[in-house]
Amino acid sequence: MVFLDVNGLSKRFGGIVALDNASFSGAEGEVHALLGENGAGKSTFIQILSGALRPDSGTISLGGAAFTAATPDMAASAGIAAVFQELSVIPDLTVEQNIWFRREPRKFGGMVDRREMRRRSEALLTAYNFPPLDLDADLRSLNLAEQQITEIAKGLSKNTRVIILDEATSALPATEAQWLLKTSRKIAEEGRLVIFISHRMSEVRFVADRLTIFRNGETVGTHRIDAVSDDDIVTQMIGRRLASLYPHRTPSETGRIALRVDRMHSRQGLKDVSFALSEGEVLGVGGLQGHGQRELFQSIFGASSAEGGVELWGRPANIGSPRDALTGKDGIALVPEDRKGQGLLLDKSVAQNLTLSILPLLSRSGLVDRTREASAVDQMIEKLSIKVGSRAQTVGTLSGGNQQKVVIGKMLLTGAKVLLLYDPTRGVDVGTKAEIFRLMRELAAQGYAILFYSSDLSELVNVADRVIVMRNGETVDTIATPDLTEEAILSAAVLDTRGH
Ligand SMILES: Nc1ncnc2c1ncn2[C@@H]1O[C@H](COP(=O)(O)OP(=O)(O)OP(=O)(O)O)[C@@H](O)[C@H]1O
Repeated sequence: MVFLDVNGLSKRFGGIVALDNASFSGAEGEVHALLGENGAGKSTFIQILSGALRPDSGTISLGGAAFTAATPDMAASAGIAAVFQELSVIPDLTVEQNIWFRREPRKFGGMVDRREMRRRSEALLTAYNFPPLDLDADLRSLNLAEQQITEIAKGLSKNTRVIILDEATSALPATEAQWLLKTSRKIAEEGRLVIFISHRMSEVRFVADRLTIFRNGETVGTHRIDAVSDDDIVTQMIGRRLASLYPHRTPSETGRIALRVDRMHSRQGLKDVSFALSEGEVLGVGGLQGHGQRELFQSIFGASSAEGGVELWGRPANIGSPRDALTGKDGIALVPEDRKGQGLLLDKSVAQNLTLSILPLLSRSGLVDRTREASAVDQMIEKLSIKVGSRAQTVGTLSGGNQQKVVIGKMLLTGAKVLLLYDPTRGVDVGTKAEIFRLMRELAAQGYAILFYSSDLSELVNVADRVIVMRNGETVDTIATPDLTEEAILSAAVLDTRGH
């Protein structure tokens, strides 16, 4: 039985066509995946459903009745809740205040009924078996995964019939992502419709009953999950066949040490981390999430303070800040965890963001050479197939995956030879993932040294030459090809392989 029926939906932003006569039809009791390349129109579609955007044309019917979501409140009262990829939680409020924002239970007289709010929070977290969440913590003190989990709790706290999860797993570590997949099934079994957006095919296979594919704002097709192969899905998404996701891995390390980290320790929990990354090598950083990987990347980059030695190309590096890291003689560049906080200036153009770190290189006598700037920008847009209307488009109006590509492009343009890639493919579509992995191996072959963290273990296993496994802020194991498997990383992450 069709519950949500959308027809002829179109939406333009100036000259950009985000949705072009798109259709979608979902039933209660199913998990329905929505797939498409970065910029295909998925987020625009769900923003329209959830009342955040108005379509130019098209009809939506819900439970057989015509429905117009003129505001988010109208969509919510009609029973639609969305968990957005770009988080909407409020940093100055606690986890609990965020979950019940503007819907706090009140006592007679209007005061917030804190007892009742706590009771409801605990009931919610228990009912869906949430990962541990400190209800009293301020949002700003949480990492991205914890913020994402709060956003999910907020979505589930509403009594809704349609729940939309827009890349909600992309910021989550493996265990929590698995939890969300199971929870999505449970929600569907409760008789609700879950619209599930993800760029990870394995998740879609696990969770979805059916899937709909968007390309360039149009609906390409809807299929039962068991009636379509991965190859066919990818082909329909990107409009061509993708030979393979992972590149051929030809070892290219020269043995010359590009980055040496010696007994790095910090208040944030790093404990004597030591390793060496060679020129031409892709070194993965694995382990369960939250075991110091993020702190390690931040500390090497000077964004977080730590004690211990860091050497670049055989010489002590004195990195006290990200500025030192980027502008030092031997630069280091970072793709950070939080593209909004650290990576991008959302109200500036694609061109300004891409060239921010390299303005001195593009300038002569203090003036930016616009022709060189434009050619550097165009080259990156092409190399990473960034979907933009023009170089002048504001980064904040790009789709999530295209924003991430700008972060990567910005890093590549710095000219740094030591690259710290923290989950670079987060939210990136399958075609571009393949491009990024190929690029990483090409850069390694050209003598770059790459430190690589991914929340997707299969990426580490298929792209890195070696993986250091972290546990409780320490490195507990190093696994190299051909022993490099997901199982090997996981067992090192949970068992103490050093026998104490
Ligand atoms: N406010 C806006 N102004 C201009 N263009 C916009 C705006 N919002 C979205 N777009 C454009 O509409 C297109 C569709 O974007 P949308 O966010 O819906 O894609 P998506 O399928 O969700 O992509 P992703 O997988 O990267 O999240 C993109 O080209 C995007 O740049």
